[in-house]
Amino acid sequence: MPLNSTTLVFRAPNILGQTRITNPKKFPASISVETWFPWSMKKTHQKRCFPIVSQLKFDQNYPSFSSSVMENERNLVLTSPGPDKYSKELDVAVRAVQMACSLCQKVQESLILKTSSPVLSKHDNSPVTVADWSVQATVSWILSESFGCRNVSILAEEDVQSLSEPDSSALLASVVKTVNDCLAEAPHFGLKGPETPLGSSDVLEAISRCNSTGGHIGRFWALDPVDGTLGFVRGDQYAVALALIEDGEVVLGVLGCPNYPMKKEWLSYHHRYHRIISKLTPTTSESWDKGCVIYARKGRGEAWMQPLHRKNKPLSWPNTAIPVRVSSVDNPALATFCEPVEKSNSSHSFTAGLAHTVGLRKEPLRVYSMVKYAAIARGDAEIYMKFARTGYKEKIWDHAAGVVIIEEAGGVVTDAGGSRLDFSKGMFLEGLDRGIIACGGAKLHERIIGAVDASWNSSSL
Ligand SMILES: Nc1ncnc2c1ncn2[C@@H]1O[C@H](COP(=O)(O)O)[C@@H](OP(=O)(O)O)[C@H]1O
Repeated sequence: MPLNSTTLVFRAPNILGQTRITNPKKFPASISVETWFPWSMKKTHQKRCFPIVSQLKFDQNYPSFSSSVMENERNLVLTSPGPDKYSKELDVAVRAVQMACSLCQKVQESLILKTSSPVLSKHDNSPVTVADWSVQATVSWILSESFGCRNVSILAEEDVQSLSEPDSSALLASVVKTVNDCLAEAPHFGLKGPETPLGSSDVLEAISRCNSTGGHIGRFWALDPVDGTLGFVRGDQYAVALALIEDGEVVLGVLGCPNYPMKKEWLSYHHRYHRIISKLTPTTSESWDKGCVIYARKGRGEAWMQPLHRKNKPLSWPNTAIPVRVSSVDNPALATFCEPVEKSNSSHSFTAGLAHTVGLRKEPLRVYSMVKYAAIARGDAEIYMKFARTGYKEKIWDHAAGVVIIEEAGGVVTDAGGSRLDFSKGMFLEGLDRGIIACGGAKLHERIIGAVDASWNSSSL
């Protein structure tokens, strides 16, 4: 269907309800969108005008992008409304996450080739690598430089304890080198790097500065430098997650997914297959063949995706971004649900029972890390379920960025009791009812929430 003023088709599926164009004739170069949020069970009319970019322009900008996400959504591409609140924060956060992804790719490659970077164990036996500390130091340094040390408060996963021990000098040296190598690339990402390389004490300080305790008042960043470290060390999926939380609400989220494949079907392929394919098809500048950064600001009703930045040209912002939307599939038989790879992180038997009750027919898509949130936001899967063992306390940095991105892409995220996740109580998601459920649409979400109690009573979780 050609795109002109009389045949406009706006296909923004499911922004937590219905979206429709009002008065298309009134705005020849833009459209007004009215959205009903069933969320609050009342009609909240959000009227926004979006300038329209033609299909032709999109194709010129992204000739190599053929993800199914966009194949269904390419009738109309919306550009972001002008700058507003949190635009500087978003700009810096996306650039910082792009840099972090580049850092992680190098460390992951060295892990796979076994050229360096040992995998260590934390006190809870979870793995940690040079990448975790290096990303935390890099992002902390960039945020502090961009907004001023005193204005930046960060709550992040890693501490400096094991790095500061007397026998950790080689590890610390490796982190310092990785951070400096990364910061030396800052100008390629449109950021200023340090005038002289950071010393060990600067790096340790940048990591330990991330000691915010969060809470319901004021503003802080939540950072998971490498989410899904197990996937990372296995050469598989992982994510860099950065969110800004203000007065207990997530106002901005950025998710870097360096191994997210171009075709959604490839998400379920073994990571060794991806490596063979990427060797056969060398990456070109800013191609979309693998890896993306997805981001959203609260209340905008839109989420965006950029390809991973390659260093041979400066990061152009925000022109390389395209919008992402959740899937419009609401038939359980056609829906794909994702869950953690590790049974110890989420009960596969419980989700299997739930899936059966709800009528989900497809095999679960097991993916490491917050890439699962990205998959829902991109419309590559419809449902994400996580049911951790009783007693496990979910950390806010494992969810904040993903939640705001899914919500703004038109989806819904709650705990298993149907309540919104509470990011205002410190580092943990306090009061979480059993598990986490994220869906592309409200209808699927309601069905799953409705089935949880029955499944719960008949399970031994
Ligand atoms: N026993 C457990 N139950 C549930 N989640 C756990 C867990 N142990 C660790 N996790 C969290 O699950 C994340 C990995 O997610 P997934 O299982 O979806 O790949 C880990 O992130 P890190 O790797 O950043 O520590 C960690 O935060």
